[in-house]
Amino acid sequence: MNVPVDVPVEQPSLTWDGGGVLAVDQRALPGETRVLRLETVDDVVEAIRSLAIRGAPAIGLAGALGVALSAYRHRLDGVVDEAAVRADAARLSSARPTAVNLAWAVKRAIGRLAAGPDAVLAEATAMLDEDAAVNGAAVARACELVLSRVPRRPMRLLTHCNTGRLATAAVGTALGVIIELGRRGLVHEVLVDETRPLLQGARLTAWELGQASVPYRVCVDSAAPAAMAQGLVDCVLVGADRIAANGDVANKIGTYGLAIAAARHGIPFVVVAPESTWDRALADGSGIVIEERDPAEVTAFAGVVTTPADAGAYNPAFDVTPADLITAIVSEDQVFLPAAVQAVQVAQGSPPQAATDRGARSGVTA
Ligand SMILES: CSC[C@H]1O[C@H](OP(=O)(O)O)[C@H](O)[C@@H]1O
Repeated sequence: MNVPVDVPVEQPSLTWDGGGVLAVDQRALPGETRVLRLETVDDVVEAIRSLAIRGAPAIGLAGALGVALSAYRHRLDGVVDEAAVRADAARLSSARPTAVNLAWAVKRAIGRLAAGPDAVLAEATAMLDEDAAVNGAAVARACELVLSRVPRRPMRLLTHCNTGRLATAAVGTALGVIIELGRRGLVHEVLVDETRPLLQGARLTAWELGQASVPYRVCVDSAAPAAMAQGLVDCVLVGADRIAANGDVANKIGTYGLAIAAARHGIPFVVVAPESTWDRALADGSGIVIEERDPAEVTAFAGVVTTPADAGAYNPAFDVTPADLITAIVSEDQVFLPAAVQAVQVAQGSPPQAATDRGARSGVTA
């Protein structure tokens, strides 16, 4: 049963309270800070599917904690019914198909099953603890990249959907960069795409930017290209749900259009995501499964039907941005430069491949 509990606004998006998962209900923000106590795998699956818990890293962490819940619930006289836990893990992994972080985190948690429920929980909470360091490193690296590509000070930024601490466990990804640049006094204004149909931008990103005292305005998604044409955008920063080996990026629906407009106006288009978002088993984005959601999310809002009663709706939750429209993909480990390399390689007549600046791997820190 999802049991709302009252906790302070600073509550982390996800925690383990000794017997269940505490999750900020992102459907209720910004009007209400409601925290759910998830006590069963069904509770966790429903929370992920309904976007009470959302954001690629956050749903991965929820999935891992869900495996721990299952391992404890399927233990009798000290013996764990591993088949039952693996069946639960499969349900958790498939709760939403596009974000690779979910399957990756569930697989990492289930990998500790043989050592017992405590080991599974330890792996899940280790991922929670790692999140701040992993995304913090990506944020630091991305700040450097943005500062090197954007001469104007203070800068004007645009972002899509929500990629802050609500979408992760602590720091956020693209929004983490924006908030850090804001802390340094380097942000004139952030344009926040409202991000139809569920308004992750207008509801969640605006809420996080307000809490961080970073100046922002919300805009309808279709205003973003006009803002770029008006010179109101120096850099676009977005997150990711799955990144293919060549740098094609699946992200919230609307991202592809932003990338096209940014390319038209010569505006840097920067993706920030942890290494766990990469799916290098996929050669390119054509193999990424795009989640199709309930048409009612488009034909109504807050319970008010906004279309004719018999209207259908096309409601993909994500789209795929080709690598050659992306300036850089930044993780805790590397800066991946697909567009620049693609342009050079095409100019030289060879098939496009992406290059990386693996400074971190050669021991150079951000
Ligand atoms: C760091 S969050 C990554 C990603 O997840 C969001 O999707 P959703 O709100 O449907 O979970 C959005 O695509 C963000 O960019």
